[in-house]
Amino acid sequence: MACLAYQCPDVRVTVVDISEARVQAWNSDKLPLYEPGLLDIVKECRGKNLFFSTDAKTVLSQADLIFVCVNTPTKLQGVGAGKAATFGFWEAAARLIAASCQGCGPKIVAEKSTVPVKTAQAMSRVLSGCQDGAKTQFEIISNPEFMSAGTAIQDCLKPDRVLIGGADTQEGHAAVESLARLYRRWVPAERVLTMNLWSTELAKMAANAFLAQRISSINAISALCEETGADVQQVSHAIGTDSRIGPRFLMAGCGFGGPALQKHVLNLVYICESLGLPAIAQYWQHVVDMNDWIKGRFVRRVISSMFNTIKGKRIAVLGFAYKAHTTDTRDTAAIDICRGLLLDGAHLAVYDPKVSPEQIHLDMQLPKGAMEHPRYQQTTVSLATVDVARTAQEACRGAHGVCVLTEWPEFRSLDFQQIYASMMKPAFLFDGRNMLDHDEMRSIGFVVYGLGKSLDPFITQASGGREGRGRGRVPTLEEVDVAELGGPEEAATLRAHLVRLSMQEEQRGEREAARAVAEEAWEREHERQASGGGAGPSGGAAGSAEAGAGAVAGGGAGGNGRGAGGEVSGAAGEGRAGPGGGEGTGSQAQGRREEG
Ligand SMILES: NC(=O)C1=CN([C@@H]2O[C@H](COP(=O)(O)OP(=O)(O)OC[C@H]3O[C@@H](n4cnc5c(N)ncnc54)[C@H](O)[C@@H]3O)[C@@H](O)[C@H]2O)C=CC1
Ligand SMILES: O=C(O)[C@H]1O[C@H](OP(=O)(O)OP(=O)(O)OC[C@H]2O[C@@H](n3ccc(=O)[nH]c3=O)[C@H](O)[C@@H]2O)[C@H](O)[C@@H](O)[C@@H]1O
Repeated sequence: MACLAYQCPDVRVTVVDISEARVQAWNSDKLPLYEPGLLDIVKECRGKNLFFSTDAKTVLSQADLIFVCVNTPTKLQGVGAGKAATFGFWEAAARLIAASCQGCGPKIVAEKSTVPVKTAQAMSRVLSGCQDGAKTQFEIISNPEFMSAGTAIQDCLKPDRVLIGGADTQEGHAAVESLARLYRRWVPAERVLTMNLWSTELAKMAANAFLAQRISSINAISALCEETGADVQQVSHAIGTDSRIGPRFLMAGCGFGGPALQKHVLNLVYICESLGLPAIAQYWQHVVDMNDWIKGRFVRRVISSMFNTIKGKRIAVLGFAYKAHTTDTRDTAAIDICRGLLLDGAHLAVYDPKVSPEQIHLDMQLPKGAMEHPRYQQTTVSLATVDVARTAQEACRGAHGVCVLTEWPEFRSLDFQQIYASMMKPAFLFDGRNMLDHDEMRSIGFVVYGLGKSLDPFITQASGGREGRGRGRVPTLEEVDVAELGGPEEAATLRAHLVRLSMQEEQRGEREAARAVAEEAWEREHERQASGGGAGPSGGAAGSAEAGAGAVAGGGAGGNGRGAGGEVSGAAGEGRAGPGGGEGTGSQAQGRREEG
């Protein structure tokens, strides 16, 4: 909405949110979320043609075009739990629009939120069904958003494409065209695509599913690389130079996260199940399963490399956000990986340049994926062994190993010499994003694990072989080739460590038990899948909506795209802390709060 206001100074854009705190933050210099460049744009337009308000009735009744950008989180219980989208916010938004616009002139309502195909139909029914006085004519169109966190401003100012879908009627075409005209002011005409409503709704979800599928595919190849000596970055480069495939979204990593990819693949799975397409549902489910597997594999690699026990060992975690340049931690791979390490008894020291300590503690406290994965709710971890550090150096001090989980650029310029010197030896480095110079790290003295790269001989030996063969065995003193350590001092440290280990024989049972719990947690889902478990299908795709609370985002785009100042309003939000928000657990409420 800020970019719309920025590009169309004659259009009045008002963002309506039911959260007073958020509106206050939007009206201050401390925005409720961190997004590079956003504060500048907001400051440029705020008070001129960009406003933030909680007065839904006034704003919505005056708007010509209303964007609905409320959160659409995954259902936590009931039919479709863990997969279907919750419609509480949506329905509440629709009801708010209907109530606020009673007896007004015709209005265009544009879906901006990512919604299951056929949602416009449900929206239309709510809007027309709950006005008891003079009826307002609403034309529903779909205009999904494709921006990514961290690059949102650029994505909005220079989008690959804009999609607008509408009903195949004269009114539908006119509504689509009025919004298209607005976009064409800054987006080249050939990039403004218009089509039917259902294609637009489905295209958004399918686009995210394809992105997730690419990542899972390259992650699957990364495991094969480790087993064969191929290098995943070279393979990905080779694949990406094929113009039919293209280079983007082929970065292997320790799992994709964020508020969108997994959620939308699971929404798709649910829709397919609901429509009686189990083979298609299974196909997409595998994309998420592979993502879970790759996170579990990373944890197992850490454990097996460190002599099959991390109990009581300090492990530094660099990066907690689901990607760089955001404070968002929703579904971040870091949560699952940290939980895996904690379940095996590690002591974690987490550092993220932008995510607050409160948020990290909240995320770790939540039963795993309570927001999006009810299936893991049984697993709990103790927070007593999670420290949040103020700097990367602090996190690494005294650590046995470092895991890089988010590709924050600042990690590249850390003083790894100093970090190495401050760590226990042998010092392990697990690069879950392949962002560091591994040769340089090895020359400093680290034992390095790069995802999808040839394994360090040290790691191969420590884990008793590659993952597929002999994983889970503690090496004997004789089996560890100390020459690989790079010097007699480190060899002596390792020797002492292994001697200590062998003296702790009585604790072996406890270690085994901890490992079994971890293994069980990571593999439970796969077993469930194999035995045909999972939420049963039911209901129609869009019809699976759940009633509840909601939010509206209104946006009246200026004068139906004819230029002179219309009014727009809009809200934004995703399943967290939505005031009035049925299932948007408060636990994630702070997720994206940061200074702009
Ligand atoms: N954030 C992103 O990068 C993208 C988000 N989307 C989609 O946009 C939608 C919103 O996402 P976010 O902005 O991330 O969510 P968010 O959770 O950050 O913001 C949602 C806002 O809606 C407000 N809200 C809820 N019910 C309301 C009501 N009845 N009236 C007024 N306000 C209400 C909440 O208070 C909250 O501030 C989702 O469907 C998401 O999938 C799509 C593409 C990119
Ligand atoms: O619907 C949405 O909300 C948005 O979802 C994604 O955007 P986002 O989730 O913000 O971030 P991505 O850049 O897609 O990254 C998602 C995850 O995939 C991981 N990733 C990405 C790319 C890659 O090559 N490898 C990889 O592991 C990232 O680290 C991150 O954890 C889509 O890219 C946007 O187009 C879409 O608008």
